[in-house]
This record gives sequence, C-alpha cells and structure tokens, in this order.
Amino acid sequence: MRYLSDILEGVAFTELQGSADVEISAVVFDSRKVVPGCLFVAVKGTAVDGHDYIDQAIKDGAIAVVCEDLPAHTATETDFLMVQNSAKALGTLAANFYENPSSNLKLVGVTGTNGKTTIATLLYKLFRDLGYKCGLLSTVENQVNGRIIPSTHTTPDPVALNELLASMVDEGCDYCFMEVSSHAVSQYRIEGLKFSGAIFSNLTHDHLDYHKTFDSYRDAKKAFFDGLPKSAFALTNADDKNGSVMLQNTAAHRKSYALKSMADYRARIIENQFGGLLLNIDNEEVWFKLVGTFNAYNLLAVYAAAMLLEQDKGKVLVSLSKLTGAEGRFEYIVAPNKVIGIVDYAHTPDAVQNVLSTIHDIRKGKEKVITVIGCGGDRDKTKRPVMAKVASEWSDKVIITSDNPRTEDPAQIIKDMEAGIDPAFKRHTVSIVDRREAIKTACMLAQPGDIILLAGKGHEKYQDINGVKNHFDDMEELENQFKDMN
Ligand SMILES: CC(=O)N[C@H]1[C@@H](OP(=O)(O)OP(=O)(O)OC[C@H]2O[C@@H](n3ccc(=O)[nH]c3=O)[C@H](O)[C@@H]2O)O[C@H](CO)[C@@H](O)[C@@H]1O[C@H](C)C(=O)N[C@@H](C)C(=O)N[C@H](CCC(=O)O)C(=O)O
Ligand SMILES: Nc1ncnc2c1ncn2[C@@H]1O[C@H](COP(=O)(O)OP(=O)(O)OP(=O)(O)O)[C@@H](O)[C@H]1O
Ligand SMILES: N[C@H](CCC[C@H](N)C(=O)O)C(=O)O
Ligand SMILES: [Mg+2]
Repeated sequence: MRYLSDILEGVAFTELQGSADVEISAVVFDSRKVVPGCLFVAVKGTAVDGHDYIDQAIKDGAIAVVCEDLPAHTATETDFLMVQNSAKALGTLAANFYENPSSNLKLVGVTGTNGKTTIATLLYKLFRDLGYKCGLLSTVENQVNGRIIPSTHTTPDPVALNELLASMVDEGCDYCFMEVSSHAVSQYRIEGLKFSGAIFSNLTHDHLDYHKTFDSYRDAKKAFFDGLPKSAFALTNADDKNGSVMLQNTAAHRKSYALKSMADYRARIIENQFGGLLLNIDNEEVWFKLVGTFNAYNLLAVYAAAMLLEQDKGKVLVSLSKLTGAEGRFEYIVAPNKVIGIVDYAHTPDAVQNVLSTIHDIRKGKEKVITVIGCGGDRDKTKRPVMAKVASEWSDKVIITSDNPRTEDPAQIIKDMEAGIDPAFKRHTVSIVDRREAIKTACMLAQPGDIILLAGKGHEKYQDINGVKNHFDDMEELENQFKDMN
C-alpha cells in the first residue's frame, strides 16, 4: 500500500491541490495504460503533450495527477501536484514507488556511443561466473539472474526500470549492470537512481536527429557523470578525446583506462586474430575470446570496473578469458567453402570503421571483404552518407540495402547513403532494397576465404517497415545461404 505522501520525497513540487493522503495503485505516464487509483504523470514529449490526456486519464480512473500546467477545469475529485519538470518528477516518483531498489543493489551504468551492450553484458556474465546474483538491462535483453525479460529500449522508461530493479532486489541480486543511453539521460529515465559506478566507453557520431548538435549529445552523457554520488566510481576511457570531459564535474572518484594514454588501468594488444585477442592487461598476459581493438577497450573497461568493485584480479582474468561477447556483436560463422560471414551491430560511422579495420587487421591475406549495410529510417539522417562512405572505402564490395526503414521510403534512405560515396568507389557499390536479396547477392559474389560483413542489425529479429516488425534475422539468413555453399 503506497500513499501519495510516501512517494513525494525528493520531488520538487510547487503546489498541491487536494490531499497527499491518498492511496496510489500505480505510477503511470501513458493515458492508455491508466489503471483505477493510479497517479498519472503528464509529460511533455517529443511527439505529443501528455497534458492533453489528463481528462482521459481521470475518466479511466487516475486518482491524482502530476503536471506542469494545470488544466482549465480541475473541479474534480482528483488531486493535482504541480511541478516544474514532470519527466524529472516521474523518475523520482517511480523510484520512490518501488522503494528505491537501486539503493539495495550495486548499480553500475555504462554510457557512450558504442560498446555499452558489450561492456554491460560482459560485466553481467563475469559477476555471475564469480558467484553473484545479478541483473542486466541492455539493448538485447533484460535479465534478472538468468530470467530473460525482452527489452524494448536500451534504457527502459523510469517505471519499467524501477520495476525491473525491484524484481532484482526481490530475487536477491547483488549487482545490476545497465546501459545508460543519451536519450535516457535527457528524458530523466535514470532520475532518482543511486549508482555505485559509471563507465564511459567512447563518443562519436550518433543520434544527432535527437540531440541536434554533437555538444548537446556529449553533455547528455556528461550529465550522467555529473549526477553521480561521492561514493560511486566514475571510470572513463582516457584514449577518447571526450573521456576527461565526462569527469570534469563529477563528485564520484575518478578512474581511467586506456590502451595508448596514461591511465589507472592499462592494456596492450599482443595478438589480434579471428581466434581472439592476446592482451597484456595490468601486467598479465591473457587470451580472450573477443576479437578486435574495440573489444580490447571493452574488456579493459570490464576488468577495471571489476577491480573497482573489489574483485580478485586472478579470478576476474580467468573468468573473463572464458566469456563470449553479446549476441550480434562480431558473431561469425564459416561456410563449407570457407567463406566467413560476420553479423555485427555496427550502426554508426565509427563502429563501421572499427569493425572493418578489425577485419583488415585479422584477415590472412588478400581475401575480399563484402559489406552489406543499411541505415535506419526515422533516425539520424546525417550519419547515412558517412556510414556508406566508410563502408565503401574499407570494403572491396558494398551492397547498400535496408535496415528498419520504419516510416521512410527505403529507396530514399539508400539515396541518402549513396550521396556519401566518392566516385572512385562507386563501381564497387550496388544497391538492393530487399535485405534478403542483398545478403543472397553477397553470398553469390563471395569466393572461398572471402569475408562477408552484415552490419547494423546484430541481434535484431525484425525488419521494421511502416511500424510492422516482420521477422528478420541476419544470422538466420546467413546460415540459410551458407548451408549450400560448397
Ligand atoms: C524519441 C524518444 O526517445 N521517445 C521516447 C519518449 O517518448 P515521448 O516522450 O517522446 O512520447 P510522446 O509520444 O511524445 O508522448 C508524450 C507523453 O504523452 C503520453 N501519451 C501519449 C499518447 C497518448 O495517447 N496518451 C499519453 O498519455 C506518453 O506516454 C508520453 O508520456 O519516452 C517514452 C517513454 O520513456 C519512450 O518510449 C519513447 O521512446 C521511443 C519509442 C523511441 O523509439 N526511442 C528511441 C529513440 C530511444 O529511446 N532510444 C534509446 C537509445 C538507443 C540506442 O542507441 O541504443 C534507448 O534508450 O532505447
Ligand atoms: N568500444 C567500442 N568502440 C567502438 N566500437 C565498438 C565498441 N564496442 C563495440 N563496437 C561496435 O559497435 C557495435 C555496437 O556495440 P554495442 O552493442 O556493444 O554498443 P552499444 O553502445 O550498446 O550500442 P546501442 O547504442 O545501439 O545500444 C558493435 O557491433 C561493434 O561494431
Ligand atoms: N538502437 C539504436 C540502433 C539501431 C540500429 C539500426 N538497426 C536501426 O534500426 O537504425 C537506435 O535505436 O538508434
Ligand atoms: Mg546497446
């Protein structure tokens, strides 16, 4: 049983109309999900204004409303709580409603453009292997100590997020490792959470449709560090030029990791091949199953976080050396005729460049690299030409195709991508709208030993066309094609 008065702690409200002495059955911010007796929080969104749904929410049973602007007619039984920022209040209200589960866990958040899922998933697997009960909140899936709960976002909304954390506490979890997206910070989804640690991976071009400028994208990531408590650690990548910016205004204790720069935790790549990475990590030589320089950074970040969480160095390195990465991140299979197919979630210019340069570093000789790539619809348009340019310059052949066109015309997305390709590389490029056909064509073009990269969809099991998610799985497509390639 929760009363409105119980969940107001930390909520900066300017006015209360009615009584805080009412029982609240749930905290809801979408009128379509209102249940009798709930508290409805009206949030001004990117598409519509939640304040327009207050009447509907009351009709459907909301007993109290949190809002920034009072509706014209409030002569009802309903209580109104006025705040300056409903989204921010929502985070705190949700955390309070679920009895602040983040205070009863060691919660570690990972932010950055690329590597969040990989780092969070590796930490989750590592700490379970070390014998702890853990939770995971990630793009691929959420997990409560082995129980999988499908994920809809990289970072869930504040209500779903606190509900998940509460179930982790109920099931006795010691740790939760979660991704913190820049959208989540800007939209206050993590408001009211108590973090024990934060990790920054890197910052490159993405999501400029939402954040408009690179600086405001960076500031969203930085705001996560700015809000950390003194008791937390703030771990940054010293090789990234924005790494130190993240730590500028944080109260948390500052730590760094790097392959090139001076840092608290350091590693050096000794071998980098399809079989894995041999790293000198904190003066120990260890083989890891993950591939590529970017994964050397991810592994080092995980190692450093484990050290900051006071784990045993030897045990951590042994366990980490056995782990595989996250689903759809540099996963590869080999056809009977020795063509190699890689499925990777690279969906930013930097990730595409990293994954292709890794392939160049680890291929044996003159094998050709054929890249199949598209860009998402209704998402950052400015990354399209850059991703196509990088793909064309780092591959022997590029097939431009669709990747979740959503409500956009897939042919137009492809045109936006083609515009970035230098004329010298145009003849290595073809465009095929249908992703299945594009993958089939790549397989037909490949000679024994060649490497096919399917970029952008990773673990995704769908192609979103006009809001309809049709089943589509890059790995499944590759397996279907590969079985007949003798
Ligand atoms: C652009 C964006 O991020 N939108 C997110 C945002 O929605 P919004 O505030 O813009 O919603 P809106 O449609 O304008 O509605 C405003 C308010 O009115 C309410 N409403 C709306 C309609 C109605 O009938 N009744 C009603 O009450 C809504 O519930 C909302 O509270 O807040 C919602 C709740 O948290 C999110 O579900 C929603 O994610 C959308 C679906 C989305 O696609 N987001 C992506 C871009 C995203 O968040 N991605 C990041 C990073 C991805 C990555 O790089 O990994 C992520 O964390 O997943
Ligand atoms: N540390 C890294 N630096 C640069 N690129 C990376 C790094 N780690 C992974 N990548 C590349 O980025 C892709 C996405 O990786 P991952 O899913 O771990 O990142 P993410 O930050 O969770 O992405 P998203 O924001 O979509 O959730 C990988 O498939 C790989 O190509
Ligand atoms: N999670 C990220 C990446 C999606 C990658 C790609 N498959 C797409 O649909 O654009 C996003 O929402 O921007
Ligand atoms: Mg992710």
